[in-house]
Amino acid sequence: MKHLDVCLTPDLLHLHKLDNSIVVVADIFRATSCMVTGLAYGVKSITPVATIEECKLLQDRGFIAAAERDAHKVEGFDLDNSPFSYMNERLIGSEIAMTTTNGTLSIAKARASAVKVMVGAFLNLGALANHLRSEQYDVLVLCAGWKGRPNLEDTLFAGALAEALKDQFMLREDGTLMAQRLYNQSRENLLSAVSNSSHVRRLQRLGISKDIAYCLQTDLYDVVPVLRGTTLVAMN
Ligand SMILES: O=C(O)[C@H](CS(=O)(=O)O)OP(=O)(O)O
Ligand SMILES: [Mg+2]
Repeated sequence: MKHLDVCLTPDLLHLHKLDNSIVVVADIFRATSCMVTGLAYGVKSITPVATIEECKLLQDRGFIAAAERDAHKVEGFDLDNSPFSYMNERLIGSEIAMTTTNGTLSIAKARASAVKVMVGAFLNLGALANHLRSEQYDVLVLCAGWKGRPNLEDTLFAGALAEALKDQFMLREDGTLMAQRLYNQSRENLLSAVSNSSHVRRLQRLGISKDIAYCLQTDLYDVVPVLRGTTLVAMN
């Protein structure tokens, strides 16, 4: 039987062997929710990069560039890290370069050793689960967390994916079981489950509460983003 493991923060990624694994990166607030939304709305590709300098280089080469640090858009760039910014007709068919505080850094780390890197969010949970059932590989859900710390929203997503795949994958590690139990205790009201989380408090302080409810919606899109080389595209 295939295995599904959960890595609660990228700082623990070195503990996982990835040579037979698809890594699913999850950054619910808000990077992977933006990626799923953008690709669902017709963005051609999203190139995630770890640093602002790399993002700037790609902007100079003609990419539309999204750069966020500490939840704010970085000056000089075109897009922020709100999923609503990616529902824009002018982005249809575009190539986006993106750097965010946690999410794109996690993708860069996963890229180094995974067989394949995919992107997950509540927004594409069902489509992603269906796709993973058809793959021959183990799955590692990499929670982007916040600056090396685990967070509630990404752990809840990991639990939701584990719950969806529990009949096809062996859930063998305590971190996975913790995420699954947390999700099952919270699934009736995810919004209330994250209400006192650090990121929700941070986004509320900044007046961007509508992103919170949006990112917690399940199965809005059936797009499955996969990294091809350095670039995320919708799998078809
Ligand atoms: O923009 C976001 O929501 C976060 C910023 S932070 O967690 O407040 O620093 O970035 P992300 O990379 O999407 O976690
Ligand atoms: Mg985050």
